[in-house]
Amino acid sequence: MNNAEKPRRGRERNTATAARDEARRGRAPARPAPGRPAAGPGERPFVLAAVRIEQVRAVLGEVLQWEFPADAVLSRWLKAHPKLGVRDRGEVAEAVYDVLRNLRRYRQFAESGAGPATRRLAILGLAAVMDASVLDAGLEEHERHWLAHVRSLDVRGLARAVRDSLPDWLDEKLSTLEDPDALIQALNRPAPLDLRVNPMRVERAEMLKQLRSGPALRYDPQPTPYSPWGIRMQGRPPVNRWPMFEKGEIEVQDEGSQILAALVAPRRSEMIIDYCAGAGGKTLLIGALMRSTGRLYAFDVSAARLARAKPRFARSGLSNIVPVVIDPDNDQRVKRLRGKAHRVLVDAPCSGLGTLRRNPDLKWRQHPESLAALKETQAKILAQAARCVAPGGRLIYATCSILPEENEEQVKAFLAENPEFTLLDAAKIAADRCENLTLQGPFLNMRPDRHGTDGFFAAVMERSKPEN
Ligand SMILES: C[S@@+](CC[C@H](N)C(=O)[O-])C[C@H]1O[C@@H](n2cnc3c(N)ncnc32)[C@H](O)[C@@H]1O
Repeated sequence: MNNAEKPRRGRERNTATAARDEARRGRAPARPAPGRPAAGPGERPFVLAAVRIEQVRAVLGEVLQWEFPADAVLSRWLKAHPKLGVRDRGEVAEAVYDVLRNLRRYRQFAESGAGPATRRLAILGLAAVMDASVLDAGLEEHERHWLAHVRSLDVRGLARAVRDSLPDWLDEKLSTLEDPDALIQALNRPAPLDLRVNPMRVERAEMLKQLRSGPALRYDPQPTPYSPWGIRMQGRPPVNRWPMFEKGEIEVQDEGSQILAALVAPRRSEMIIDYCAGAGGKTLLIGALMRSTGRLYAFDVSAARLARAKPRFARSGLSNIVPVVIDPDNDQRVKRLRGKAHRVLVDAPCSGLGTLRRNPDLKWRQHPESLAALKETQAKILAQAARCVAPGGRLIYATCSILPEENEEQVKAFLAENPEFTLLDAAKIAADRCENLTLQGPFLNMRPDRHGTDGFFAAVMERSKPEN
């Protein structure tokens, strides 16, 4: 499961009460909510926006150290503030993510003004998610003037890397792709939440009916355009507290990810390896498409990630999955499976730049050096995984990156060194299951501006059978 697929937790709680609790802990100037006793002598009045600015500033202070992924920092902070209500949590998270999306431009704006720059970043993030008049109440006079000035600026004249907030190296790389402006803008917009039904347990039409007849209706559940198993929801539904989630009938999974599993085109009773299974997002759909028959190895070098997959495997009811922690070099199990698998999926560790809608911090956490290291790892995993493919079997290489150097270029280099593999038309294979999906091929390239999914890449290669 990538970060994008993680449902966010939240607790129903009254906004003013939760914010007041925060204020009581000394995190912000406090005044009781309406209807409560007035502020005592020497106390500053409670203002929700003032509390919120300090909350967002505190989270940003940690996120912008870049030591940990933003979602990890945020979920830790939210856990440390269990009394915050759903709306409060949503506002803090959305403001932090808005700052990460627009960081370069906001930093330029924050250069003017007085006081700590992180506070001004927090104000800009909140200006994007809060009603202007509510936010205004939490601002100092000089901040009010500064924000009005920032709001009056015309950003159209700014260089794209500043306007759309990209590091220069990434702006340069993206400018070589088709329609870079449309792609960059789409990557900078928040994504909806995609669910996937477990085809072993329930039909999509039936699940849509259930969702539309309960409290989930407010998230406007709609079928995804390409994946036959997907349901798209608006907003941040608390999916992991729904009974259908607990019963293993639905999972959170971007539509692009669902299509990748379709590309594996697994069949009953086959032996399949998900070589980089992580928290099992794709394993689950592949296992269900095998109708829980055959054997599906879920490999990963990270025991922690595979451990996160286990409860998902248990919920799904699948009995054909065999999770295995492998050694990145010389693993004996991998050796024993040499030439045996009908399908091997390599969902390779990558820059994740196709998922910027959900993980905007990646554009600041990745850099050319990390990319170079990833490319080496990808080539190494591809070569190792390829050895497990049986003659006539298929190797599927996938990333959630949009950079050709992690994608097409890796595949071309692999094919040049491994002439026993030939490239199949991924677009055609995907269209077998996803009938509305018309792509050019032979590679599968999904983009947020064209398909409404995260950016995904995949290639399907077949190993030739020895001639008799
Ligand atoms: C993109 S993530 C996989 C996501 C997963 N397939 C899903 O759908 O949720 C890449 C995974 O590759 C794993 N990995 C890194 N190096 C590896 C290696 N040498 N062999 C196998 N897996 C590796 C990482 O631990 C990580 O879980």
